[in-house]
Amino acid sequence: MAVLYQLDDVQVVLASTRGAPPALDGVTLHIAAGERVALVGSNGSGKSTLLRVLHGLLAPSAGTAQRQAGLKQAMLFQRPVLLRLSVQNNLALALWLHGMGWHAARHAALEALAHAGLQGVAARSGRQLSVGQTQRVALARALALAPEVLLLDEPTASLDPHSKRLVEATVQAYGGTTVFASHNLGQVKRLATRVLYLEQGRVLADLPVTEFFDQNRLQAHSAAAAHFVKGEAIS
Ligand SMILES: Nc1ncnc2c1ncn2[C@@H]1O[C@H](COP(=O)(O)OP(=O)(O)OP(=O)(O)O)[C@@H](O)[C@H]1O
Repeated sequence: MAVLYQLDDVQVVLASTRGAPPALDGVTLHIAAGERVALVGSNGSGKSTLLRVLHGLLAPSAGTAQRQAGLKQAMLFQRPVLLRLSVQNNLALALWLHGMGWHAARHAALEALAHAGLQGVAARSGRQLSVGQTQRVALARALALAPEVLLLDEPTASLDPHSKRLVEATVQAYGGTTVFASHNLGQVKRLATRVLYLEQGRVLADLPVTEFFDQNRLQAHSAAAAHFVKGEAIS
């Protein structure tokens, strides 16, 4: 399998937290095409920071982060922002910014919305949607770019069970390489092939999903990760 990302001893010290522990500390890993990697860990453990390094939004303070040349990535942020345009034009703008002509972009935007079952909100303002709709539109916008890798930062946080299922189904249908942060271990079980457990910027466990959810195996790799899983409800 082609290696898409290679991180070696990555450290990230965020400018505004000098003196505080690094947001990432000695992270070494690679991610291959086709993997669906879940990032789990408590608030502030470094999940978002790792996603930003993968995406190229943050450069390591030390160590190296390499990405396959020309890799097409799309990221869904924790609280995605839509512009005060129609939903269709929000998607069209993203496509246009990636080089598509405006007319074709408007057409492709509508197709992407229809594909996600969102044609009903195409004409609505991007600022007048519910939280669940905003999240689904933002995901449709990311997927409209036909990325080779989808990076998701807690894609279903604060969504109701119905919206959560719709988002999960869309991610499953996408089927490409995916890296997602999640506090929902049930979701991790449903979507991931591999799980990384982070604590204070360090990766303490990096296991295939079946091993991660086998308490004995996990315990053997990392007592901290096993303790974390025990304390979280799986639903
Ligand atoms: N913009 C920022 N400026 C300064 N420090 C930050 C910033 N964003 C995050 N941090 C710090 O970096 C560390 C890692 O945060 P990060 O957001 O990556 O964690 P996380 O695992 O994604 O947390 P959560 O589950 O709450 O989203 C934390 O100590 C956090 O306080």
